[in-house]
Amino acid sequence: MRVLVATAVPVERDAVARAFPGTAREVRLPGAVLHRVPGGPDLLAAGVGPALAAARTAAALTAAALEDAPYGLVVSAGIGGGFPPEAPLGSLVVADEITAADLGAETADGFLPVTELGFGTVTHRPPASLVRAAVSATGARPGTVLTVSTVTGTAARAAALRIRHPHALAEAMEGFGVAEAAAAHGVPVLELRAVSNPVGPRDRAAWRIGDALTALATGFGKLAPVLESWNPHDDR
Ligand SMILES: O=C(O)c1cccc(C(=O)CC[C@H]2O[C@@H](n3cnc4c(=O)[nH]cnc43)[C@H](O)[C@@H]2O)c1
Repeated sequence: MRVLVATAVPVERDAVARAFPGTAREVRLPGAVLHRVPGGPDLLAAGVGPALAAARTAAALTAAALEDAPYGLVVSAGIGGGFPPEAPLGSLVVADEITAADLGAETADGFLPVTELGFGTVTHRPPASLVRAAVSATGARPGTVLTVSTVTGTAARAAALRIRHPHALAEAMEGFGVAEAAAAHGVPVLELRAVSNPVGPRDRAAWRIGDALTALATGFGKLAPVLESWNPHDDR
């Protein structure tokens, strides 16, 4: 099964690449540049934010489909904010739900998700068997990973998100976009986040990006055999 791993930025892509032996080869496509790992996944630095991540992931999925070599799985991977205390710095979170937390409308009575306005979806669910296997291989905690277009920077916003999403363990900016692209192609999705900062009051001194990238590389090394052996029929 072909696997596409979408990170936001090149340093995350290169952290994932460290999990695999061999040197990745660059493949230029219309709208996306892949790093193809010999015997491993295709890696894509898809950009920051859900829109660019969706656009570039869709470009890679479409190119593969047109070559009659479609991907069987898309993984959104990278660093993210963790909700304390459940998701401490340097820990890993695997999404059992990928939820767009700010896609909707603000009203005098609070936030309304876009689904309550009669449109689309706000949640994608990765295959349960894959989430279980990923958790057991990597030691990641399973929970909701929120996708936001604005990084949370106050305790009040963090608390509001946890009230609306009690199972949220992490937030990042790409998972829902990657998942929408995958869903448009009928391809399952997984999201793995390594925690670089707490979700809450903005404090740049508290970021541990290097530690999170190391955790991402180590976690992906443990995830790789799971991706190789996972059978999509396990969820049917
Ligand atoms: O300027 C800030 O206060 C700030 C705080 C955290 C992250 C950023 C970024 O610009 C990173 C965005 C990038 O990294 C992922 N990420 C990492 N931590 C978070 C977070 O707490 N909330 C949302 N996204 C986060 C994200 O997926 C982007 O790719 C700036």
